Amino acid sequence: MAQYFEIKAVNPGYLLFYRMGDFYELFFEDAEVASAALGIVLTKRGTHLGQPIGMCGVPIHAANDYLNKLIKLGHRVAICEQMEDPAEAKKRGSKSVVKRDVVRLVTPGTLTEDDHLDARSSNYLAALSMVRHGETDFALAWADISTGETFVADLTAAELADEMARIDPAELLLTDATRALLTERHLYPPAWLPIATIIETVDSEVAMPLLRQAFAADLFDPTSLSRASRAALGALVGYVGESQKGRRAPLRPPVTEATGTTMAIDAATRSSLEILQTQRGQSKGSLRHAIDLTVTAPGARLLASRLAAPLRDSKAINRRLDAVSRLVDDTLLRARLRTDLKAAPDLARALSRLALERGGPRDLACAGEAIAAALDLAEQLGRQPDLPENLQKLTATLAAAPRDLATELAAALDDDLPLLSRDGGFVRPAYDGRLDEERALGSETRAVVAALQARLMDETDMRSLKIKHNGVLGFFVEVPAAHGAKLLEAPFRETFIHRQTLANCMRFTTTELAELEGRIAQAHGAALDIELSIFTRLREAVLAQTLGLQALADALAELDVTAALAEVSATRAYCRPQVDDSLAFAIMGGRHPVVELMVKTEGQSFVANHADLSGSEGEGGGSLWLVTGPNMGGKSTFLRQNALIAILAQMGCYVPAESAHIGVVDRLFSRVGASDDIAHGRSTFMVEMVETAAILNRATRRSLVVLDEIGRGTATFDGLSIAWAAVEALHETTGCRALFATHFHELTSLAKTLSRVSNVTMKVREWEGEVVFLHEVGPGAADRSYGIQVARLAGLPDPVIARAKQVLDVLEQRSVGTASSKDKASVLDDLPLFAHRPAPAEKAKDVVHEALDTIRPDEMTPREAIEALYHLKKIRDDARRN
Ligand SMILES: Nc1ncnc2c1ncn2[C@@H]1O[C@H](COP(=O)(O)OP(=O)(O)OP(=O)(O)O)[C@@H](O)[C@H]1O
Repeated sequence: MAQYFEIKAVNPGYLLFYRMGDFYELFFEDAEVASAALGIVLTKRGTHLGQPIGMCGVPIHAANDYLNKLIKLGHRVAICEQMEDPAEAKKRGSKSVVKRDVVRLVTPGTLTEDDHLDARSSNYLAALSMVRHGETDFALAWADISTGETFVADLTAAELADEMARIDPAELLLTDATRALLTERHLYPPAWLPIATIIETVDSEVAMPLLRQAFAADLFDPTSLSRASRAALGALVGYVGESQKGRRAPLRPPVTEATGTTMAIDAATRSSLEILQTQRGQSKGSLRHAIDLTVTAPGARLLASRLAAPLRDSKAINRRLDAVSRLVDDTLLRARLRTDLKAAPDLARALSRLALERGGPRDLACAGEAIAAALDLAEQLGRQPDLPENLQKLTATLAAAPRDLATELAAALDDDLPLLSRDGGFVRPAYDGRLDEERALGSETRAVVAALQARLMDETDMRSLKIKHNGVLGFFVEVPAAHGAKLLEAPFRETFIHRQTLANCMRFTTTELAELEGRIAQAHGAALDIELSIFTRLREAVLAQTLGLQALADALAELDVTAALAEVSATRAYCRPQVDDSLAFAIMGGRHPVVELMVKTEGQSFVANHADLSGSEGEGGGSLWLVTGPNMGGKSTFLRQNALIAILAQMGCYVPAESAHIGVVDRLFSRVGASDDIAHGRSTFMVEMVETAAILNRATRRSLVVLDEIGRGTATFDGLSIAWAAVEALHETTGCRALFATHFHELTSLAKTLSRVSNVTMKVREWEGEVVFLHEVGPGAADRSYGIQVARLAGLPDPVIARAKQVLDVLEQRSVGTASSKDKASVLDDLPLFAHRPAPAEKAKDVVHEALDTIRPDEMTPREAIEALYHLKKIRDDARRN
């Protein structure tokens, strides 16, 4: 156990997968944790300090699945391999221990295998640094080591949370000091807890040699970065190097992200707009799910990162729109490109695996296929006249794909490829003369075995004699038990050497068979050696072109995204938005990209609505629309659709509208409903106020603000006053473009005093006492709330509805002109009592219990668990509210 303790001591915080023969074994506490997490048997083996040692194991062939499960549950694993053949160790003495060492640390941010990764999502590892010199500067570095993409950005404390929400890393490295400071300043959100890995140092001086080693000097100069950025990047590179134990991850020269190039969208806005996932954490129902028509996994990853970071530079946005527009107009070209793109595999991830010595023959083939696809696509595009700038650049990158390498790979690799190079069988016949010779020898010996079997049959006069092979005995002669005795006697016993007696048969070997065995093994070994050397040569040839191939992978992903956005735009009647640097926001006939699809599947049509929040510097900024209307009338949908249209336009996509003119939005804020923040002990109202404060403090004239029912979480007059003051501040101080939905009808009088405030309402019609939602936005303010009608639709028991109507009638009739609560109280005192007891209400569905039934605590990661808790609380709150 001494070796185990030594290795365990240098890898604290990791479950140690300790290789013993065909198993990875876990001991002590690790065994208890893993057996509980994986549902495998916990056994005992020997004792330590008088106590039995707990042990559990996973077989090598299934280790990946178990590893995957552990990582998903938030554990970190150190893989410890045998570094020599046990036979070698025996040579040093019968008691000597096989050499072992940790070859890799597996953590959520350092995954490279396909089985562990979602093909259509990036998997970022991020490192945060903090430098103090009077001010506190922060920097964030992040990389996806499965593709090599690397980024770094200098940030202020206030920008940190937004940037983290955009990147959404699987793991965040930071020091304890940084964590403590951020916690103290309330800048450490609960979402970071499950992904944080505390590291000892993040230091710009320590970083320098690491950075020089990781990136080629001609491609990247670390001194060009700030101290904070160097420190963050150094910590990242150091952690990646440590986790890969000497193998060099193919990190690309870091892209320095200047803040201010992308639309700032904070975590609450991302969540409320359901950009990449719904508030319940699902992909279905999100904006990304609705518009992702990419045909490759790298395309899907790029689409997600573009959606997460719409641009601010109108020129860059229009260049993207030009490219999309070209493919919208040319249906045939778009269809052809999309068909060819389907043949392009995930090159970036294959390259990363090859560089980390985890790649196999299929990864090599992947490089060849990607090159071939790129050349086909370049040819298609090359024939087109008047390509816009972005498509021209893509075509040039695709056309530069190394054709020779693809030809070589296609010639060398067989059609049907094994996953691993280990056992050979992947080089195409006729590629290498020597390999063909060794293989022929192998198959010839099979013929020799057949001939030998025939001869031995004749010599022994036994028709049932067979030559067989198994892993234990190698080649052997097998005869039925009844004939075995004959071979044990003269003259046969000279030739046949007894090896085994089973119930039905006896097994023998002969000198000739042993020699033959040697020859076959030799031929197989020689063939395997040749195949492995071919693999190494091809791998080096591919890796020598890493930079060019990574650029090729980028170009393929970008073409996929461009064609996919064109497909969405063309098939769903989206229009090209006019994007410029004005303060316009005029959406004619706008639709919600996700709700529209949902409504359509239900066989209904979506009602398009206009929104015009345009303004100008001269007028004091953009306009603010106050949206009133009943619950279920479509307010939230209208609000969100305009925010989503801004995102789509600025990521370079057409938008669901008849026409759209958008002056670039620098920050987008959306608060549609708020939830409690249990981790910080803040109530719904407190969260709402903190978020409103963030908007009022951070929104600029260029921002787009979408607010739904601010102030609803408190007493009516308090809520109304806060909402009133917020509208005034947005109009007078910020001057941003804003949509403000409210149930406080009193607010609508602001339109009389504030020049850029307009009232709109969601239209409804009453028909035979029922309310019909038209989902149409029209000028004016709602005259009433239709709350009781909506309550009836929601299934409130009839007696309660009837009683509510009575109360409302009395209140409406008698309270005209009465403002004080004392008067209202006397009105209520006069209400007639129920003439009869209300019918017992149907037992209400207990939604919280139902949701609890669907939860499987043992299958959840800590992160999923905290999300589930939030979800439960939300259901409970919703249920109380309704
Ligand atoms: N423009 C539209 N066309 C067709 N259906 C719509 C439209 N807008 C909304 N709907 C439908 O109405 C439902 C309710 O809309 P929404 O949630 O926006 O209402 P709301 O006024 O915000 O209600 P609440 O105040 O209760 O949140 C949507 O789920 C959708 O099915």
